[in-house]
Amino acid sequence: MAEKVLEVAQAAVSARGVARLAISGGSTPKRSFELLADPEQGFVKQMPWDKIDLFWVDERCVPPDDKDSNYRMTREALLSKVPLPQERVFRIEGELDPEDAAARYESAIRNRFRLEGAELPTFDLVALGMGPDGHTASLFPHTEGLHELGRVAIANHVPQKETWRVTLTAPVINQGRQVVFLIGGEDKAEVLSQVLSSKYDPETWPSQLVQPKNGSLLLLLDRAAAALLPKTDESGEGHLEIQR
Ligand SMILES: O=C1O[C@H](COP(=O)(O)O)[C@@H](O)[C@H](O)[C@H]1O
Repeated sequence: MAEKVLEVAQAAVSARGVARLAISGGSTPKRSFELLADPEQGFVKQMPWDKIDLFWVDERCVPPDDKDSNYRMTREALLSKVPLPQERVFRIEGELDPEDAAARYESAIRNRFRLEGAELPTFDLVALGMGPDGHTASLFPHTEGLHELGRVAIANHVPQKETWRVTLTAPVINQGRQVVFLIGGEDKAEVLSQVLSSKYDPETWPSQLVQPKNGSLLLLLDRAAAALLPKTDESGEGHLEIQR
């Protein structure tokens, strides 16, 4: 994943002078962030930090210092260690009322991308995870947010978790140039197999909503997560790239 972030960032900066990345939280991407921040891996020197705008795909409705905050995980694993200018970090304010946080986040994105009217942003990279229930971003099964078509960011009530989340919407995810699922661990094997093989039913499997309009979709899987899939290579782990 760290390699993909570097590749996308460099290509976007060459093409447009800026790389706009939207990242996920949870536990899976933490290792990739640590690799990006590790001077011995070489990414710190190669990443065009001063030309990266960093956004989040979603956030839990907690303050930025809370142990569940996606921002906090990223700050600890990555942002505290790399020279990404603070003014280029666009966190979701999970400490606010969820509707206010979503409106402020949408407005920040609209301003930064200089969007007009109903235009949606095109992120260079949308890095997603997949929960064991098939959710991605904070688009959970049988929640209203699955149906949003017009807005960039929404507050999504998640009754099964008795909580609210703030999330980018499916149309924004699908507008991405490179959309990547990073999925690891044996607890993801069953859901991954269901998402890929079940008939289209995003109410049950929200991850099925992810179908980039013009961009590429890449699945980065470890061996445990890929265990129930037809083998994609001899090692049983690796890439499954769908070019569109
Ligand atoms: O709650 C969330 O879960 C998903 C999946 O997280 P993982 O730790 O199971 O990979 C994550 O993509 C999302 O950003 C996060 O808010």
